Amino acid sequence: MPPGSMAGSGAPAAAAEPLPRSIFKKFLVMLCSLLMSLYVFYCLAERCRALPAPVVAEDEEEGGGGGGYVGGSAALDERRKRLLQRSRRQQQRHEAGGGRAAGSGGGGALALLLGDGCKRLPQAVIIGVKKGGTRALLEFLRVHPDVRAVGAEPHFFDRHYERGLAWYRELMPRTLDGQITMEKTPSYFVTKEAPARISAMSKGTKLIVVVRDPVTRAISDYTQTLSKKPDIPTFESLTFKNRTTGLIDTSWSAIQIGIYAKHLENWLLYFPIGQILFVSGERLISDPAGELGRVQDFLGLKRIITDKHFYFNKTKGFPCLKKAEGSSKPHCLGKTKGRPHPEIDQEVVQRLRDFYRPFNMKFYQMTGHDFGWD
Ligand SMILES: Nc1ncnc2c1ncn2[C@@H]1O[C@H](COP(=O)(O)OS(=O)(=O)O)[C@@H](OP(=O)(O)O)[C@H]1O
Repeated sequence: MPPGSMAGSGAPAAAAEPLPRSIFKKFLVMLCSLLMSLYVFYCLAERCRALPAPVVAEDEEEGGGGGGYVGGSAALDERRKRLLQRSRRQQQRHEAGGGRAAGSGGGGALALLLGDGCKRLPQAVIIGVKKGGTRALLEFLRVHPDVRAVGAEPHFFDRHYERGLAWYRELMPRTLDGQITMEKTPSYFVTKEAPARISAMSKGTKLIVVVRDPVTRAISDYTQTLSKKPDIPTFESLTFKNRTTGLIDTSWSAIQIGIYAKHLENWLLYFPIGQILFVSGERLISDPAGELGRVQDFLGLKRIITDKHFYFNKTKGFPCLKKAEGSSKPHCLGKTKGRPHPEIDQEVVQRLRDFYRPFNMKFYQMTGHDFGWD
């Protein structure tokens, strides 16, 4: 019995009284903080809650490879499941001390509490070029745990701008803190209004352009149109305004898109050149891991996608993924990617090479990169 205690003074009940009261106080404090935390989580979740209604986005062809975004509840559940699985994997990696805390950085538990992250406007956009290899780049990038991308092409900055940013954001996949939201729409590169519009969304948006020899690109473009409309005139006849004079028809979009220097000038009015990464479409085929290394650096991502992720599929004649995002199976792009081109008259090909040469030179100069097309 400690000296000075009240024992024997006829007040034992009073001595015992403060104990339950302090427990009660502690309980009250704990309850309050629990309620406060729940409120904070609720607010955060509310912040991410879906904005106006949605949406079926478009893609280049045949579903585009990579799951077009269709806002059904089954699809949503599937995405949630995948995101949470990924979040748990990231958490495990983080706990094992393996490199940078991927995206959620110890946020797996938070992600679980929050449901599944937020829909955010893209921080990086693949803006072009049509038939450059944009689908391959996006599919490869999606392997990275810190990249989440819309499967379909949203065409927001060219066709659907009047629908507003809330509509656009609703198309995006949910991301955890630290993950990058991306989309690809190759027609942005040649859309006059696109640079101002993307800059208005965020001046800091990182832009990626996959470029390919403009002559091969034009033939690839023509091959795509031919597959949909087999009755169109020959490539040779569409190339020229006047075959005898050899005057090239620059109003034909297949030709027009390849004048990269001209389109780039438009972008440089709104973005510094350092904010645009130029990916070689040719190297994306011959050395996908090398190009992906550059892209990951540009996006500030850890170099997770390496040689180990690719194999060369002899039947397809292209590099394919050993494991696609969210799957354990090998994955090549669909049959509309990497299809055979029709034979084109070599004289016409040479005439086109001569036509593009000065524009290519200008483009090399502007980007500080010789793509080796000439
Ligand atoms: N790994 C891999 N697999 C298949 N195809 C590949 C790959 N890497 C790049 N490419 C080239 O991508 C070309 C299609 O480019 P895009 O995806 O930008 O086309 S589109 O604008 O979205 O329609 C496509 O053009 P074509 O060969 O003319 O079909 C391919 O050459």
